[in-house]
Amino acid sequence: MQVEITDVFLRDGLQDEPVIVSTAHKLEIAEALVAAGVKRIEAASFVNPKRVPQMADAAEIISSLPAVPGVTYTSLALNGKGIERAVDAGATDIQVVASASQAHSNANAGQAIEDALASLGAAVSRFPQARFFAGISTAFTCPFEGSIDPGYLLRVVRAFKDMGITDIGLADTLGTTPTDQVMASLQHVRDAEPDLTYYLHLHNAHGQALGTASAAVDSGVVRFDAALGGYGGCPFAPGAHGNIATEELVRHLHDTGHDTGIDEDRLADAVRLARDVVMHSPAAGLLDPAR
Ligand SMILES: CC(C)(COP(=O)([O-])OP(=O)([O-])OC[C@H]1O[C@@H](n2cnc3c(N)ncnc32)[C@H](O)[C@@H]1OP(=O)([O-])[O-])[C@@H](O)C(=O)NCCC(=O)NCCSC(=O)C[C@@](C)(O)CC(=O)[O-]
Repeated sequence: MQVEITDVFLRDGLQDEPVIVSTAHKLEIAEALVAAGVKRIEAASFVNPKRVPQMADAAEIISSLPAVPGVTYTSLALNGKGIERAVDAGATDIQVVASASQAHSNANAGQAIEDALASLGAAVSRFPQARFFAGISTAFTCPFEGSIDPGYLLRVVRAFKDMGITDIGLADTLGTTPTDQVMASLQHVRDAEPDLTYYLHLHNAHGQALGTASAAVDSGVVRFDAALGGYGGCPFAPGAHGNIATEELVRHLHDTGHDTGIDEDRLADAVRLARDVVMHSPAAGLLDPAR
């Protein structure tokens, strides 16, 4: 089966590292990903730079990325202002994100789920020229509320559907949700909204993300987020662990007979570059827990 991977190192991978990676280094990593055959790259998020200084250069990144046929660069936004900034910078593919848990929405987006969705919905309708897709944080487990009722998840799925969005990513923000629970919640929303396309964004606290990805592929999921080197984590979800590593997911998919279009050797070059850049970038001074 052909499986598509969105590498999210430049966004999710860097947002929780205590370093500021230069715009030039980010662009170099994007180039290395393209050279490896990665076709979707989440390059930046348009959030409040006072809260996430690692993403302060989002507009510069999006406007500087080289156009490559067949390659899509995606951006992330959590509110209407984020969408506006992304569109102004020239973003064409924007992931809008909301949480399935109220406590995580308050911590992450600074507002209740309903308010975050209203802000996103109003902006989505203003920019028909952009392609929107949606991510749902804490889709299965929340650091503050524990297990998420699939009914709550479905409400957020439907709110995005009402905005006209048909691609929905379900995120295991902490990376602790057992495979069976991920699959049960996925099935719940699929049964209720079978015409939407679902993808998974897996973190990997317990080493079970590859098993979950396998079960999901077997059930027909053909798109995953992953990050070079397994970096990543939401700074506003205490305990969030790194993403499933792109190189491990690609190897696993190839070993199990699937195709990703990604060259493992060239990908290893990108992983080395990412590690090097994280290790040698200046400290961000982000140790203030109140941010
Ligand atoms: C959501 C916001 C932006 C709301 O932002 P806010 O600060 O809560 O909003 P506000 O309306 O109270 O405004 C306060 C100030 O922020 C400004 N502001 C307001 N919005 C923006 C914006 N978009 N871009 C730039 N500036 C903005 C606004 O203009 C104002 O500026 P001031 O008047 O003080 O000078 C904020 O709370 C924030 O930046 N949160 C950080 C969230 C974040 O980046 N989380 C990590 C990404 S999501 C994630 O990792 C999960 C995911 C996707 O990977 C899946 C998973 O694993 O769960």
